[in-house]
Amino acid sequence: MKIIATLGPQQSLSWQAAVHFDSKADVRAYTHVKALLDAFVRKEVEYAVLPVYNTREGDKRQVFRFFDDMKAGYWVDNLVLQAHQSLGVFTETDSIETLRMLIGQREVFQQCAEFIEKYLPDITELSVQDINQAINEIRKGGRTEGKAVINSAETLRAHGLRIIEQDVAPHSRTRYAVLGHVAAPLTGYDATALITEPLDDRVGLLVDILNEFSRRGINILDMRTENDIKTQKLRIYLEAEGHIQNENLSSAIAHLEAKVIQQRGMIRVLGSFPRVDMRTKYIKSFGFIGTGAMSQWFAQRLESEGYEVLLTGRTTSLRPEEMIDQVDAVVICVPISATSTTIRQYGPLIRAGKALILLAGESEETIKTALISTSEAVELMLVHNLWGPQAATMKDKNAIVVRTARSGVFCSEFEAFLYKHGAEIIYDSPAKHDLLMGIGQKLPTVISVALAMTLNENNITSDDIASHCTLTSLYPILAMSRVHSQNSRTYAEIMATTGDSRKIVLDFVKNLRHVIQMADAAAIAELCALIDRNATHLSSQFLTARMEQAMAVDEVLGRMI
Ligand SMILES: NC(=O)C1=CN([C@@H]2O[C@H](COP(=O)(O)OP(=O)(O)OC[C@H]3O[C@@H](n4cnc5c(N)ncnc54)[C@H](O)[C@@H]3O)[C@@H](O)[C@H]2O)C=CC1
Ligand SMILES: O=C(O)C(=O)Cc1ccc(O)cc1
Repeated sequence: MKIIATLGPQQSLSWQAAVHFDSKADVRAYTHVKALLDAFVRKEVEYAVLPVYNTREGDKRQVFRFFDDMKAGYWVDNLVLQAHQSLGVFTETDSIETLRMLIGQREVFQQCAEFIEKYLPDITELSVQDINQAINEIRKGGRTEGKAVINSAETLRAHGLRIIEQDVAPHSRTRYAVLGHVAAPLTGYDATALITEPLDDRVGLLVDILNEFSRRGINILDMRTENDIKTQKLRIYLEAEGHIQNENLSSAIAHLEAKVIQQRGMIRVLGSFPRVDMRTKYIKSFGFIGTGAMSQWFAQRLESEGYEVLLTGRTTSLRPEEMIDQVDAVVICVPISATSTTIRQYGPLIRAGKALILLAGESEETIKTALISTSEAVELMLVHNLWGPQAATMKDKNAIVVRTARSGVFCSEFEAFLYKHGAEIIYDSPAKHDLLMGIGQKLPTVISVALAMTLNENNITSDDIASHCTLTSLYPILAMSRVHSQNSRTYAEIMATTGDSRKIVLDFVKNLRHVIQMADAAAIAELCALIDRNATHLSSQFLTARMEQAMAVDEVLGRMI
């Protein structure tokens, strides 16, 4: 039989956590952490279950000492238990006003601090290790008036106490670490905990450590620092997303030791385990319609956030209409020109209380179609990510979010996912998105394609381009090259967008004709005046900043032409 060591007494929250972990195991209750960990290290028990964090108390003070005493083994799993603390009295007559003494465990007092400060500010607190023993002794002593016990309602009832207040510390959840002798395998939704030895002072050490994770797009779930009792040097506890078997994480840790801390043996990996979510999540599953490059890109990242993801398309065996009933949020991610038809086809099948998220490069028409094709109780939002499927991360990349009056908690959760991974979120109205994507995407794509056509018609070779390119003309050449070296369908779809992006291209054509006329007429003074008027509109502030950037680009690219 599996033996699990935990903190007693029987029925304590730790004991319940151990039973949760394995209800068939032999759970042994220890009074002190030290004795428990000694038994674990001597392999007298297979697992140890210990509280490490409470949402109201914060970190359990001894967390660093825990791990110092854990001389062998791994942190392999976690449990999160809700603690419902109630207030019980011994007599029929006592009420909140008549109480003089409160009996409870130290950590329970900490969890209930807010309630005690508000309703029992002058009460005497008696902190006990074993609540069962304490209740029995008070009963035996016979002086029960004015005394109350804080503990779970079950324990209070089991002792025949009368509950006068329920759930005095709402949202109190405790996280328990499960320690084992064999490292936990990779699940794809993991986290890794590590602690450092006391570190020597070094300017920027903390920033450099954090930067190493940020640079690799690794999210940090928890970080605490403490001064080592004896040396008063800094110690760091850190929990990051990923498994130690993931190359990205293991090389980050190796780099930290070798290049940042520059001393061997300063980082101890406590273990990797399935990630625990102390944060509230509403969405369990996403279902994609469209199995293309962007769907796969998002699906992979949502899966590593712990979401269940179903991908459906025109040829998948799971049909979109079957999938829609199985998920919380439907994501439509098909070519822009197919988006409205897809919304009309599947939108009506989405039930109230769910969400429709459009991942598309066109906003006004698609949102209008979605608003009329779905129930009013379906959440709705559009996201246009301004990066392609070849991007490694979304860190510092722009994501346009078009919320609607029907964007609720599900939509916010998807937005939080973008934010978490470092995307720069920009909020637009549907029309503003389309107008500005005319400038940001449609027009430069149209120009790039027309430029390549012109090179072709005039038999201009790549060597001719290179030998006659100036620092200024390099930019349209680069844009043209980007457009012509990626998926042609993506750019064809961008050029075919409707809405206000069309106005931008049409105005451009009108202005192009006008400029050509002035140029053909050699109207130098008028052309100069036009450039000056444009510069005033662009503003000297904008121009100075962009010119500075351009000169930085010159530094790199100038050498290549
Ligand atoms: N590829 C990119 O660089 C970016 C794409 N996007 C947006 O992502 C969305 C999807 O684009 P990608 O994944 O790149 O396209 P893709 O061409 O890689 O995939 C599109 C998917 O839709 C399916 N599909 C094609 N025609 C369809 C139709 N008539 N009905 C139903 N399904 C159809 C295809 O079979 C494929 O599974 C677009 O709205 C685009 O604006 C956004 C940012 C960047
Ligand atoms: O055009 C680019 O350079 C890209 O980075 C890819 C891209 C393609 C389509 C979009 O809707 C948004 C971005």
